[in-house]
Amino acid sequence: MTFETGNSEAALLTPEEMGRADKLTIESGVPGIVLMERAGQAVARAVGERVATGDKVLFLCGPGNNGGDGFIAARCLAAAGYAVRIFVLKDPAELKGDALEAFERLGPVASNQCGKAIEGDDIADDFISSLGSSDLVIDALFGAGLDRPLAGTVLKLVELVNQSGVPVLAVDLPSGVSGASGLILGGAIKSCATVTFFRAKPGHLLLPGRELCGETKVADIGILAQTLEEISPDTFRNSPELWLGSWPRPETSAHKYSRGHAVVFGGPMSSTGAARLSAGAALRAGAGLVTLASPPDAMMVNACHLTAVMLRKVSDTGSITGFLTDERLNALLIGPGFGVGATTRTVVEALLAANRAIVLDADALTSFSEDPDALFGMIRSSPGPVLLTPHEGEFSKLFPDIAGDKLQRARLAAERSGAILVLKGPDSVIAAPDGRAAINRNAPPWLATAGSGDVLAGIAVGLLAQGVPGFEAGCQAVWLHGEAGLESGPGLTAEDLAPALKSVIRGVVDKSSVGHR
Ligand SMILES: NC(=O)C1=CN([C@@H]2O[C@H](COP(=O)(O)OP(=O)(O)OC[C@H]3O[C@@H](n4cnc5c(N)ncnc54)[C@H](OP(=O)(O)O)[C@@H]3O)[C@@H](O)[C@H]2O)[C@@H](O)CC1
Ligand SMILES: Nc1ncnc2c1ncn2[C@@H]1O[C@H](COP(=O)(O)OP(=O)(O)O)[C@@H](O)[C@H]1O
Ligand SMILES: [K+]
Repeated sequence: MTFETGNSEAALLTPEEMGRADKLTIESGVPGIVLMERAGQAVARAVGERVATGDKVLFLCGPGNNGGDGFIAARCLAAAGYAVRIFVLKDPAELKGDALEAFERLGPVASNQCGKAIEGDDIADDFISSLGSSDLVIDALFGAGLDRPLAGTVLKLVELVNQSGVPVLAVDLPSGVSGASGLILGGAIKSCATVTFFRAKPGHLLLPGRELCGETKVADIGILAQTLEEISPDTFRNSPELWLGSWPRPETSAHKYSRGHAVVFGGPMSSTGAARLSAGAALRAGAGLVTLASPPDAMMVNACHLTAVMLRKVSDTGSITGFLTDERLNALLIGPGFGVGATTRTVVEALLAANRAIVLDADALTSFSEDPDALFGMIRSSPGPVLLTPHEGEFSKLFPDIAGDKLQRARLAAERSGAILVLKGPDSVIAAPDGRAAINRNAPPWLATAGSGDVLAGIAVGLLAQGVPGFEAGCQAVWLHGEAGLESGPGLTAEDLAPALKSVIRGVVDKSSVGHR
């Protein structure tokens, strides 16, 4: 089982899993209409935080339960004195179940303030004129039940709302965004805020969906956290709740060797900076010792730039193997600035045979573009955890035939390679071969700068050196990297990240209530 109760807060539910949570709750004795009432009331509260009594709120209600949530919210807001207009997609006579019940609960509001959004194949004139004078639009068209791309007049309706410039609050998901993948099906509403229920969905975190959600709020509608034990979700928001239990806490009696010794393999004289960035980050991430293993020609330049990071000359694969007879060297990183080619492949093979925790990044990945299966075979026979940290370009070279959304691709690649896969980008996904995956959302765009990935790989190897398990090390590294980016702020260069880690790590230590003083 991959789900642990401690992960409950960080769990993300696919629309299908959310449907199961609803069903289990209903079976336990809470009627669906009660859940819908709570959902609709949460939407009404969110509206109340954005516009004032008397303001014009236009509801767009679809044919399913997403529309039902809209009817409930409209009723609450009309009663509170908002100027509510409701536009339905389908004839209310065709509504069913809880959505029909919610419509009936509108009472006189239904006859006085309700109209059709679409007449025949055209958008209704009444809708167009109401839209122009609205203060807020509530998108209750489609949520979890979206099962095909928006098309035809519905798509035109969505485009009209987007072009209107009127702010939109989405119920559950902006209509057109897939909750499972964050992909846009045909077209989608762009909202400034989204209210979802019980737990967020992957589509709230993955691009492009994330950009269309605006500020996402998760409302409690009375579904119990225990429900998750039965559903056993394996997708998570990458946040401390997910991995605080694996945070490396040095014992009071710790010494530098008990905190692990990471080795970063550096490249030739002309490209030494990348490995130094990694090594500095590994040390900052808490490894007790970090050694930069340098080819002979780069010794002088590395020596000129290193202080706390140690330096070791390694001339060839033989001397690397000899160096690794020291069992204390427990986590290795190769790739940043190392160079692409046959030598790299040979060294990677030697490292994977050495039974250590390993991060393979950049050139170590690209060197296997012609024969990725050879790499995956070696990874499978390496007993230590292996992390692969490709950006999209490196990923497509290693896994040219893997298609789908980012979550699916990372999962498939982890399964195929036998490694923990960190598929980088604004919405990095960390996936394990056992099916667990975490989606990261704290990384600011100014992390897209030369050397930033080298720092990430360095943080990861520093955490592995301290004994953090592979999946958690990947998640922690990506999160710390994102926070360090936020902490450094716009204008950062990769050199700023390791120093910024200091206060970020302090925050995590405080959270984990270790209270080292
Ligand atoms: N269950 C509960 O207790 C709770 C559920 N909750 C709420 O329920 C929502 C899920 O409700 P849902 O399952 O009814 O799906 P929903 O998103 O309304 O859409 C389905 C309808 O859309 C249609 N349709 C789909 N795609 C389309 C397209 N491209 N273009 C056009 N039409 C399309 C499809 O029509 P059909 O395929 O029949 O033509 C179907 O009728 C969830 O997001 C949350 O807000 C909350 O109240 C909490 C409690
Ligand atoms: N738009 C973005 N928003 C947030 N983070 C980003 C963005 N683009 C890239 N990153 C992050 O910056 C890092 C860049 O890594 P990489 O592409 O390997 O760069 P380099 O090779 O120059 O070090 C990754 O951690 C990635 O997730
Ligand atoms: K919606």
